[in-house]
Amino acid sequence: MIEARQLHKTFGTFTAVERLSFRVLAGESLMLIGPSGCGKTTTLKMLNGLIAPTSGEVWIEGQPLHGQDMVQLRRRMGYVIQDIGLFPHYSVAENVGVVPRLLGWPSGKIKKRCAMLLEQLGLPPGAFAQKKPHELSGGQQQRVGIARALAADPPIILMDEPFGALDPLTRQQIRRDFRQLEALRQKTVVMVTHDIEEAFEMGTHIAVLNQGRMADLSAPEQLLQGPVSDFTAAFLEEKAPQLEFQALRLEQFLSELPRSLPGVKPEDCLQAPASTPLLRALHRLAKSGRPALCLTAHEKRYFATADGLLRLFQNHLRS
Ligand SMILES: Nc1ncnc2c1ncn2[C@@H]1O[C@H](COP(=O)(O)OP(=O)(O)OP(=O)(O)O)[C@@H](O)[C@H]1O
Repeated sequence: MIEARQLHKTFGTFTAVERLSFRVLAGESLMLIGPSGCGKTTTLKMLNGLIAPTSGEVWIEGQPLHGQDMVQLRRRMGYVIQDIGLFPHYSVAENVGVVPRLLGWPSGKIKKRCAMLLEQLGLPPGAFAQKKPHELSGGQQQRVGIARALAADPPIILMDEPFGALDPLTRQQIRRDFRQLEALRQKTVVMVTHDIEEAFEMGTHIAVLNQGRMADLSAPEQLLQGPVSDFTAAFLEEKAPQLEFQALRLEQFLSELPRSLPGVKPEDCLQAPASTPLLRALHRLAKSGRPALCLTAHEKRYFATADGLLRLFQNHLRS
């Protein structure tokens, strides 16, 4: 879907991006991470033609980006940036409809698409469609920005710190809504983020940039398990244990969980899906005051006490 071939960008004598090559296949989400100034935004802007590479090429859906008509390109790529850039005098609906209008969609179709996206993003159109951006909270404005990027149903979404301006709670909530968004399924995403946790939560692949060069590019689990460059190891070091724990899910440990517990009835337990992360399961169980949690997988019932979950962590660490 997207291919960067030896992308290179210099500003004067300074090299911001150095011979970067990568591919993003349809439906994948590539997260660009790395220290400030390593070339993430410059790379993203080269993917949508906002910055012309000094050398190298970008190919989109099998065609070179260079020389393509920008309106055609906008049809295929949605772009979300941190400071959103909503038009202040336009209503929410008008802001969301910008690209479809540019593409000449009939007004009835624009209205329908806009209402559907606002609804999915938790902004009921009856209450929000006619509001102006200044009447919205930061998180609501961000959602409108996302709706706008998705409006023309582009196969590719590029995002630069899309949740960067939000407080941690709102950020987490939007992220969760975002991942569950029906309109986003099947999209190919490239996203710049400072937040390593966010990258691991949202990415099918993670590219670590160091001074304009690719330090590593692989799936999140592989980055944690290594081998990786010394730079990536140092960059992830502080967060690695936490990321690793967050990646562990109950379903990975079914063979180690008891099928029954003496004196504990399933109805007294906290119910949890097998996909629950181990860390969250432990947290929820401790807060619930219940004796154990109970889950069903492959039509079998399993139990886990807080002690049992802790033991799973310990065993995992030892192994
Ligand atoms: N128009 C420009 N002219 C000169 N230098 C630039 C220009 N744009 C970016 N740079 C430089 O290129 C380097 C990469 O910038 P870029 O914005 O891509 O970094 P980044 O990884 O996105 O950083 P951050 O995480 O801080 O946003 C930086 O050193 C920056 O100062």
